[in-house]
Amino acid sequence: MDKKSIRLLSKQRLDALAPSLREAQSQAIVERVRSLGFWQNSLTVLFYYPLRREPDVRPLLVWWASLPGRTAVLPRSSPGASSQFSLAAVRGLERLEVGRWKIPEPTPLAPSVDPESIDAVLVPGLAFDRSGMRVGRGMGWYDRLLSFLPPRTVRVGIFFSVQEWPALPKEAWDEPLGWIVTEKETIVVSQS
Ligand SMILES: Nc1nc2c(c(=O)[nH]1)N(C=O)[C@@H](CNc1ccc(C(=O)N[C@@H](CCC(=O)O)C(=O)O)cc1)CN2
Ligand SMILES: Nc1ncnc2c1ncn2[C@@H]1O[C@H](COP(=O)(O)OP(=O)(O)OP(=O)(O)O)[C@@H](O)[C@H]1O
Repeated sequence: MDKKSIRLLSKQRLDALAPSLREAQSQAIVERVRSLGFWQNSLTVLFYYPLRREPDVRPLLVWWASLPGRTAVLPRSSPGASSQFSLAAVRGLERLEVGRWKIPEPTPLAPSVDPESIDAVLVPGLAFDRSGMRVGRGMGWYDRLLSFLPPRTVRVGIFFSVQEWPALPKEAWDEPLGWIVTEKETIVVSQS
């Protein structure tokens, strides 16, 4: 199946989740991610600000930002091309401002963060498979972001289990995930 159909079907499955179920699954995902070992080896973690259909990882961001010596990071869009972005440290969910795509993001005053310093990244998407492949919103935005991070960065895909596909098409630029967390399970794709 082509990526466009995969995106469409995944969105339909997500929209079919009752809000209370989505909320419960989102909380289960958060607790599962929080229990993973990579946090112990991390100082700087890149989060995402959830869109409507994505697991709500905001509690993890707030938790991480509150820990001494740890840095929570969010992407910040640039005024230029839509593919342009920078990374910036945030102290929590306050003082974010709505940027491109109406997603809350760090203000221009938030300190920039070097991609090289990112120890782990939480990655959303529309579909995943067990080999660590994912399909996003078709902008190549996350593939590009992941290509800027060092190989050592732990890449954790965050998905509802209804987003699983048997095998997704793999393209040259696709950046595989090391871990996948759903409300049901934690999948280890590779030890990295
Ligand atoms: N959390 C998150 N941030 C991200 C991405 C993402 O997939 N997830 N992106 C990865 O590419 C980029 C933004 N890409 C986007 C592409 C499409 C829409 C969009 O269609 N928005 C709909 C509402 C969709 C929804 O809430 O589910 C709209 O504006 O109507 C939004 C962002 C950068 N930041
Ligand atoms: N590292 C990259 N640098 C530049 N362009 C890229 C990169 N990765 C992907 N692209 C371009 O982005 C477009 C969309 O790619 P693809 O369909 O794989 O996106 P996606 O996985 O759905 O989205 P995303 O990566 O945002 O989650 C492709 O046409 C591809 O050429």
